[in-house]
Amino acid sequence: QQGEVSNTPEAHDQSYLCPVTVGGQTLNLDFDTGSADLWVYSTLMPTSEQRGHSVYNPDSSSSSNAQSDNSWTIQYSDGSGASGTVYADKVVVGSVTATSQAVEAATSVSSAFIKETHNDGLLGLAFSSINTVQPTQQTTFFDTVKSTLAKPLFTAHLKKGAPGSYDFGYIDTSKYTGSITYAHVDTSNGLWEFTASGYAVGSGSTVATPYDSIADTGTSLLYLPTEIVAAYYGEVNGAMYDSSQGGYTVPCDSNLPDFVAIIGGSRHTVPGSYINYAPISETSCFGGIQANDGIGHSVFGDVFLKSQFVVFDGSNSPRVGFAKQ
Ligand SMILES: O[C@H]1CN[C@@H](c2nc(-c3ccc(C(F)(F)F)cc3)no2)C1
Repeated sequence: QQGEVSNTPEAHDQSYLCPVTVGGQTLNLDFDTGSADLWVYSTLMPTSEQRGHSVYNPDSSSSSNAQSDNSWTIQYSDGSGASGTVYADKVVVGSVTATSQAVEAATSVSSAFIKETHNDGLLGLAFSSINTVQPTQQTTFFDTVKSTLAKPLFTAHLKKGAPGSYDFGYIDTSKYTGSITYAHVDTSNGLWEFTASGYAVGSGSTVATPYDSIADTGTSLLYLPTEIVAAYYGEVNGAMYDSSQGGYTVPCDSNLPDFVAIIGGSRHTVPGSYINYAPISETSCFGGIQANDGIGHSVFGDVFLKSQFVVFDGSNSPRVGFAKQ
């Protein structure tokens, strides 16, 4: 099988949500290549916490089966999280169907989620080795359907301020220009982890330096090593590290330089305009590139990914591919 599902950006492209049917009920989920749990808002949550969201009601699904011995709890890198119990149910993404997918029904979600009223849960697309269900670890939607897909891969086509798509099982050559360059993926941390080999700022010369990175659709910004971030904002008049904002800010009227990442031996360019992320005040804007301090690797989040067509190849030799949109 193969199929395509649309994604729609939230404000500032902070996240991208996709319609998914779970037991015949449609919810809008945040597809996250940085985690491996498919969890949903549910009728098991306090009614007040359900308000404003679409929720999964396992009792009204004719295909749900409770996995009563299993539970889950997940923490995201921003400190938000959720926890709950587990059902097996039919999950459909585009036209791709998992007849029996672990659906992690939330009984509790952190406050940060409650106010994201368009977000009804997450669909993890990292490797199943980091799924949090205990005592019996479960597979991601991609791993559940992988053997039934025409090709064992999915692609991400995120756009700046406009709907895009995720495709499962095939590469749509109309969604990119030029060629796709691939980088080997190290799956030992359960992530789409690869090594970028250099960078350039604007029309500056390429700096060859390897940096361990992940492709993470669930992260909004581009997090890079501190020396690369300093080199970037060193080219921006009025850029500053503002500890009260927790990162670099730029004057909103800046003409920002492009950022080029060298991956798979090719140049992959983020337009400077993508790096003016969101207004903080009348004149100050938050930078889309920030330091990866404390994360342990660089994170190629949506600020970068929305400039590329990205292939997540789950074959026996996993790899990530990037092409210009
Ligand atoms: O953990 C890493 C795995 N991928 C990144 C990720 N972070 C979230 C997230 C989504 C929504 C929210 C909230 F709604 F604002 F609460 C918070 C975090 N989703 O993927 C980071």
